[in-house]
Amino acid sequence: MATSQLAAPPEGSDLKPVPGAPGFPVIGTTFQMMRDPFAYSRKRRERFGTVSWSNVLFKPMVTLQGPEAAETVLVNRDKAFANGPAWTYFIGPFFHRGIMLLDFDEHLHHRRIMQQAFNKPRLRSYMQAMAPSIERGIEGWRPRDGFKFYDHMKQLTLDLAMDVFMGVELDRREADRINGAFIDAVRAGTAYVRFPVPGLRWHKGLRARKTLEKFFYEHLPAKREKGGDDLFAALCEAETDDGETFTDEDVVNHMIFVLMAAHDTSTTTMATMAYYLARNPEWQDRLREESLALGKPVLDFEDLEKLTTLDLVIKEALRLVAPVPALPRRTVKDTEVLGFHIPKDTFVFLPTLTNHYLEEYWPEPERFDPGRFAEDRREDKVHHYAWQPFGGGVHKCIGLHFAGMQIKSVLHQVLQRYRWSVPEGYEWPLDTTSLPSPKDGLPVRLEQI
Ligand code: HEM
Repeated sequence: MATSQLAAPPEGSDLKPVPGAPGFPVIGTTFQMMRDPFAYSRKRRERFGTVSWSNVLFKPMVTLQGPEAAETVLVNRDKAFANGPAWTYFIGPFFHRGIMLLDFDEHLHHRRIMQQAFNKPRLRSYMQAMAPSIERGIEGWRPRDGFKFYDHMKQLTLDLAMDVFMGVELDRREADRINGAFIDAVRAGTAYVRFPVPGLRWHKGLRARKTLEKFFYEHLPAKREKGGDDLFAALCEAETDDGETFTDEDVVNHMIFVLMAAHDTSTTTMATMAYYLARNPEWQDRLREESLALGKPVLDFEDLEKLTTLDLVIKEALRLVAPVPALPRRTVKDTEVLGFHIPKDTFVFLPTLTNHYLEEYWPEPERFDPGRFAEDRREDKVHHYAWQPFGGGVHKCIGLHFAGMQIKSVLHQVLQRYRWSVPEGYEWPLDTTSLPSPKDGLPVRLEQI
């Protein structure tokens, strides 16, 4: 297919037009991109360079590969890139008015309030609340061949979310109902059929949103009245020094969004760690020794900095499988990236997943090598935006410390109780049509220690 330009640069400017090709009629390059994002990115780079366009999910979209473009977009110096009109296209009906979908002054207002729910004292109490739930959750695991690690991690993070975020105990049926609603809401974002047809993803997503709203509105009055140590109470109580607070509607919208933001991302990270630790038992042993050397079955807030090898493995897992594989934005004015003209109202996206495999920045990118983050190597320092699993700029993940805390707390306990392995040569079938997850649930041989 011939190369075509996205739009002609303004006359007299020395900007270049974005090169690309629309792809197949109607669907563009959507399938290629979702099926194998790695091959797709490589091919586009070889053919067009780091900035190119094609039709994805029925819209022309510009792919901006590499850390330099990521820096321009995320720093967003001239406020040309907006989150709301981009994310809304994918997940708007399901995560309506979540903080990530707000922009500029309004976003700042909400972010300042939300920050109160993620300060140190709050994090400390979330961590305390988490420990017994983790213990309960993993105690119930039954060692066997074919133990589906991903599925169990998903269940565990949801149960933790219910305890730590909601501060309510749900029976299994209710917890499963809410879990199901989250899964449907998340999957709806990348539906090919983007209008409600009963039985298909979009329709299920809309139904899920209603279920979640009803659930949170029902629990809200008690939460406002009684308070608590959970995130739900923290959002109800959050107040800035200037007296800004959230309305009931804000609390519900943010709860739905934050639960989603926290749930699949942490699950994917822990599953990625489990996968690579199963294939690299020497690293699994090192982590187990580190945890045992601490001499505590359960991690305290003060211990977080002490598990330095675990830190390296978390970072490498986040590099190998970025749980948020791409960050979309939409331009609200004409702008430029790396000398290319991007007109107003254009979708752009930063492919974090594949950026983390760029050979110019990451030697042997396919290799699991946590040591690349060690002080004497620090390969991530090659560019400030080379390693960006949590994004950057004003929308940078507000839950990144929470995530580290949760992942460390879980792995610390799991490592001391269990050993796991996969058959020689096993490679997990990673599904990249939505947030990355293993199609087979990651079956491992789980043994009690
Ligand atoms: C390993 C786990 C996680 C990863 C990889 C991750 C990744 C990200 C990324 C890439 C963004 C930026 C999106 C953008 O710029 O468009 C983001 C935003 C966000 N994350 Fe996380 N996240 C994780 C865990 C969490 C957790 C545990 C929470 C909450 C407890 C959380 C809450 C949020 C929120 C509220 C935002 C929106 C921030 C804003 O727009 O101001 N995330 N996350």
